[in-house]
Amino acid sequence: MSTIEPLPDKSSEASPGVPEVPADVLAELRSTWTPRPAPDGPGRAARHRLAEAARRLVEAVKLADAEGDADALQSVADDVSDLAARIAALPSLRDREPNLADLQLHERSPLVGAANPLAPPMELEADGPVIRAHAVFNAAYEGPLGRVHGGYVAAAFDEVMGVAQSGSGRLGMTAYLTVRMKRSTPLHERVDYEAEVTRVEGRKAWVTARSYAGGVLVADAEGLFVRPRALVLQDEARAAGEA
Ligand SMILES: CCCCCCCCCCCC(=O)SCCNC(=O)CCNC(=O)[C@H](O)C(C)(C)COP(=O)(O)OP(=O)(O)OC[C@H]1O[C@@H](n2cnc3c(N)ncnc32)[C@H](O)[C@@H]1OP(=O)(O)O
Repeated sequence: MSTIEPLPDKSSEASPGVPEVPADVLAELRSTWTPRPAPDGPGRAARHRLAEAARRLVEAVKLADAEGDADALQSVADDVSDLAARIAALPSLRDREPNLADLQLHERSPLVGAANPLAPPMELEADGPVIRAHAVFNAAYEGPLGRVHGGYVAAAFDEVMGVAQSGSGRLGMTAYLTVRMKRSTPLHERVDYEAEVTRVEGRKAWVTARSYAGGVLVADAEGLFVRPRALVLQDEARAAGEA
């Protein structure tokens, strides 16, 4: 059972300087991240299972003891090498155009992607203008002993804040991201995140976020997301066509 205290509910608080974005627009902008759909067929379900097995493999390799049985390590290295070759010989996404389901971030992202073994994976949830997320980082993410590497601390914020920028009514790219690591982020226990847009000016959206472990604030972040000029021109052309 989780010992995490519920995070404060801010979903009904309007922030000054942030436009009201209709719920259907928010849902559309967030659909590449959340909600995570059920696999659309047995192939995708098998791919998710493979990714989960690969996560366990990576953690087991990280923890394998160099002072243990060297012959056993050489033997499993041969097996894993054969396995990698078997997987590479299967039909590959390099060989066809990806479809919409392949392209979704909840499928392919290195933070939330069910099919990406690099992803813990984080779980995301939309709560009005606030994005909430949680993740458990295994031993593969270790930086300081027993603690999450700072680069992964920042990467997790980038993902959660990348979704939260939808609160501006459109999506952009991370222009800057500042993370204050107040305490180290623990491995092997649930870390909770919340993120929201605080200000919007034209194609720029400022987003803040916080992370908690055991209900205690461990880090917070501020970032600027900018919709690229080329996409703004496309938006304007589409809007002119619809007018
Ligand atoms: C898109 C769909 C995704 C949809 C999918 C989204 C996936 C999100 C995943 C998580 C997010 C990521 O990891 S995104 C990947 C990591 N980020 C990146 O690779 C971004 C690399 N940088 C860029 O591509 C570019 O620099 C942009 C897009 C950020 C801005 O380029 P631009 O469109 O030419 O805009 P530009 O004219 O330079 O600047 C516009 C305004 O923003 C300000 N500005 C620009 N950069 C900065 C900055 N670092 N710090 C302060 N301010 C800045 C300028 O001063 C200017 O203000 P003013 O003079 O108008 O006042």
